Amino acid sequence: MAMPQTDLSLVETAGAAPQMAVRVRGVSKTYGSVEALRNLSLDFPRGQLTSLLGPSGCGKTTLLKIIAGLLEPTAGEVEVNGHPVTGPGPDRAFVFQDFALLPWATVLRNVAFGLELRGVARSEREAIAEKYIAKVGLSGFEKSYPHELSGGMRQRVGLARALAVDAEVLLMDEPFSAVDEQTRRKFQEDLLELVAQERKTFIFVTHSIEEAVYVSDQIAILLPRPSRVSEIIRPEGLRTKDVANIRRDSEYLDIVDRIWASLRSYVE
Ligand SMILES: Nc1ncnc2c1ncn2[C@@H]1O[C@H](COP(=O)(O)OP(=O)(O)OP(=O)(O)O)[C@@H](O)[C@H]1O
Repeated sequence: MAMPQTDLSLVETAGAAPQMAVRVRGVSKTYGSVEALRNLSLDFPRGQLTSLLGPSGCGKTTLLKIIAGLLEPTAGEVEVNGHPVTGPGPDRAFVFQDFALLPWATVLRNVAFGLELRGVARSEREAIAEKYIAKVGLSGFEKSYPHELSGGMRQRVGLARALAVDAEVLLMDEPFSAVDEQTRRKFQEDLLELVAQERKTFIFVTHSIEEAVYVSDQIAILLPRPSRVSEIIRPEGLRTKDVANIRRDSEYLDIVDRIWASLRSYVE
């Protein structure tokens, strides 16, 4: 299940098409005197969900922003489908922690907004937006404004917007951190369904060990000082199980325990 960072045999043998949607190679990032990432390499298999899990401040958001092209690494490079990242691009969409919705626009306009920026005609972009509004469970709220929605619903609007632009890589920065536990569990179930249906590459930052084990095909554990990938875990057996039973599955419980054993010494 666990494998050294350089052993990609499990994912490279799966087929002839390029298996890695995103490759991060030797990336370092320093902010002034703060070394956020040092020589970090990590591959993200196409069509799968990879979680970045680690203690606060270990550089998860920094790595996500570098992949998004919002932040330049101090050293190293990121490739998306074999092309070096030099800035933001239509192949990647960011679902922000703090929603980043337009407060003056309806749900429909918010979801269609990325398409509007790309010059897609109104009728076409609204039809696409409707489809994804339904997919994230918000049908009937098209005409609502963000302040009329709960935090969880706003989060779904952000997700629908990212899906509507049809980016191949979805970057999610703790998307469920601001919602209550029940809503979070429902989101996690929905996310598993989306990963299966949409065949996109999801890169998912979370603080929660349980959440990472529940939703991920691959979990990269990041440790600080210096920031690095310490371990890659693939909970493969869980992905074929009924979502209703995962949380009491012995493989799930074992992986959660193992990750906690790795991380506990870093929690102050
Ligand atoms: N703009 C910035 N200027 C200076 N230091 C920064 C900046 N952004 C992040 N850092 C520092 O870089 C390190 C990594 O930060 P980052 O936000 O990537 O970590 P994280 O793992 O996402 O944290 P958290 O889980 O708390 O969100 C931290 O020590 C942080 O203080």
